[in-house]
Amino acid sequence: MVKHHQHKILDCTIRDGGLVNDWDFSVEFVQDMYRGLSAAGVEYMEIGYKNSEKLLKGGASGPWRFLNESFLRDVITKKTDTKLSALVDIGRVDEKDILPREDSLLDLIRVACYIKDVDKGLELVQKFHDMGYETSLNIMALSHVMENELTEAFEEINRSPVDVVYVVDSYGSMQSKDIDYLVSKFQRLLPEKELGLHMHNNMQLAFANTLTGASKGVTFLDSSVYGMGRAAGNCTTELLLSHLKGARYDVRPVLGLIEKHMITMREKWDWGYLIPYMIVGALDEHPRTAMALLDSAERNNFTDFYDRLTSVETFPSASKK
Ligand SMILES: C[C@H](O)CC(=O)C(=O)O
Repeated sequence: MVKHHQHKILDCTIRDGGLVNDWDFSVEFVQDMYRGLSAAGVEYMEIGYKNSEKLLKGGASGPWRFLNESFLRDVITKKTDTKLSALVDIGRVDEKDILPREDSLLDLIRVACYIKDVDKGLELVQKFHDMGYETSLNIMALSHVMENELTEAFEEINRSPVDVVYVVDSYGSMQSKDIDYLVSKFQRLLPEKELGLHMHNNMQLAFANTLTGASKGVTFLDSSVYGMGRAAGNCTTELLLSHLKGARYDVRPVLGLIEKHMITMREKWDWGYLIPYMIVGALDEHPRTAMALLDSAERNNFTDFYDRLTSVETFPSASKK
């Protein structure tokens, strides 16, 4: 039985969903999202990435990829009890773009990194902490991390001021027993830190895995509305709101958001349970090959895709996202 009172839902539709549509969200949609999540009682909304346009090559992206404070103030004219967060990547953020918290609409800055870059991630955490922000460290691709790498990282994390440390299933390959094991390990070795979970839904397990962590006392639960997130997407916000209901949460405003905006979005953009994403999840691989397949004329050639991924030959094209 999940205890309800201690959880915080962090909705990352705009940030993770932006990886599906190059952050092509209208201002009206993002405003409705903030109003809807606030009415639903969601504690945090991740409104995008705060990476630097100068440091990132690539095509045109919507403004939610390179959040700018003055633009943000035009969008969010009235702050509610729902706090705002932004994600930054190592090497892609210009610290000069970050204002002190008292001058910002953001409350939480989350730093995403791979295990080899935990030291660099923690340097950023220290800076954002000193500027007054709540902070998290999101260690990506944990299913590929070795025990000894984690143990070394924990020593550094314990010395840092980071508030929340995330278990991130970037490849959507984890099962409940993996979450059970990792959460116990994080709790044992990071006793002073709050924990978070960010799950992907390749194996249709994102919700179940999130509940496994929640039942063990993980506080921060990531989700996205209608599951909109990279590739197979995330644990859905509407399921969490329904399951963790009680006085605080109301799923109805989120159903309204889906009805008004997201049925047509789902017809336009691919995310969620699609067979190529299931295959890469089952094989514990990055979704980039499945994303490339779905962008091609061979999008439904599942057996050929599976054969190529499981043969000794290397899979050819891979667009990085
Ligand atoms: C830091 C985020 O949790 C990154 C992400 O979405 C991932 O799956 O990795």
